[in-house]
Amino acid sequence: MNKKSVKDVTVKGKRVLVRADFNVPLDDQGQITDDTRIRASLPTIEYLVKEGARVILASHLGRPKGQVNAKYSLAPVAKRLSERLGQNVALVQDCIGEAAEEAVDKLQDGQVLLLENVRFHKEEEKNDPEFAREMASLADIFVNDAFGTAHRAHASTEGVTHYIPAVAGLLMQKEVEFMGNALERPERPFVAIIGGAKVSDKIGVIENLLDKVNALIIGGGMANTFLKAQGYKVGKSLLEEDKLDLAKQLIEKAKSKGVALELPIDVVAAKEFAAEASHRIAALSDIQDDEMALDIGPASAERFSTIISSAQTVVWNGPMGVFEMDAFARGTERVAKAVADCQGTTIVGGGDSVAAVEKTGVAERMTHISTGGGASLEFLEGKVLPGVAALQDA
Ligand SMILES: Nc1ncnc2c1ncn2[C@@H]1O[C@H](COP(=O)(O)OP(=O)(O)O)[C@@H](O)[C@H]1O
Ligand SMILES: O=C(OP(=O)(O)O)[C@H](O)COP(=O)(O)O
Repeated sequence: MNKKSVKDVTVKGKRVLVRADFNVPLDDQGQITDDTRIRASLPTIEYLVKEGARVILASHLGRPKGQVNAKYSLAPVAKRLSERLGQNVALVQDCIGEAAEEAVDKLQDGQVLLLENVRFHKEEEKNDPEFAREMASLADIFVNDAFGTAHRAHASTEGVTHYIPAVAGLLMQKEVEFMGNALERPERPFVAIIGGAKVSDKIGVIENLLDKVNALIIGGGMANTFLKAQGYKVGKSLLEEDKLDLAKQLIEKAKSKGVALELPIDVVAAKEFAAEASHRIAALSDIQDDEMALDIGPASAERFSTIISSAQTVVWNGPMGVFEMDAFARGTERVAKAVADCQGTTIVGGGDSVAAVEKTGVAERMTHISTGGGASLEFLEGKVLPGVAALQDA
């Protein structure tokens, strides 16, 4: 990574503002249902504690739209952090102002506190300079470890970097290095697997990847638009009519670049979009007008698995079917297992793909699972992430 990291600066006795992404899912009772993002932030926090820094954590949670709202309090996160770190992490009622200043003044070397949700202020998402300056004034150094929010130019991700030295945290560094190396210096064959619902969501990703990969596997709902573009009938399947020409162009671009564009060769078809819907395996030429393709078929899953098994680098974003329903989860599961079995570097990004990998029980066997959905997508599109760009160059 061409940015300074937390290990490149002296932090002992310093007040260090760490922007983490503690935007974790909560249930109706306010209980954390998945603390992956909290666990992923521990290496940076533990490093700072060990080095004797005074650690001030900041994050958003949900989208409270600039209003204080108890539903989006970081209190459950403070509790979970205290348990995971084995030391008390006090929650400060506001991320700027007197309460925050007093709490920071009392902070001893090696202690950690958490500021309340930065999105309780509307200035956060507006990247308001005065608000950013106030937050930055709490600290001597800024560490951005919030990869999941690095695609947002907000006050706590970008604004604060204008006032105090800003470096990358260890999670940020790991995310950017894994994905950056995969895209810029991949071991080959380099295979990308793109799935999910809509072509329109991932056009940028497909276009960027076509310049880099040896094979591009397309599954999920978005494959239908490509199949239709090739002349197949896709019945009632999810389809983006207005993207048919684009799909044709992408197929041509793949050809001219010598990239193997792999589409499903069979599907699991049903008449209803429902968990209990009766379903059957259908050849591409046999999808009926009243049917919809809700998963890739077994022959596709095997073909995709064979391609994945010979890869040295795999990047995966988006499920192969409606994996939330068991009847249409087989294709995604088979691909997840193939990626897990692959001997090369394997990287999974995107909320639903990560959920699918967890559900299949193979998460531990991936080289890297990104903590960022939108952020990893923008990274794959080749966009510059403002939260990264703003950090000091190495
Ligand atoms: N054939 C299909 N028809 C309709 N929806 C699909 C199909 N295949 C996958 N999906 C849906 O796509 C959604 C995930 O897409 P997306 O948000 O792009 O993935 P990710 O979060 O991994 O980036 C899932 O909810 C899944 O049910
Ligand atoms: O969860 C997040 O995004 P993600 O679901 O795309 O990974 C980040 O915390 C960013 O949140 P936001 O999309 O409300 O800015």
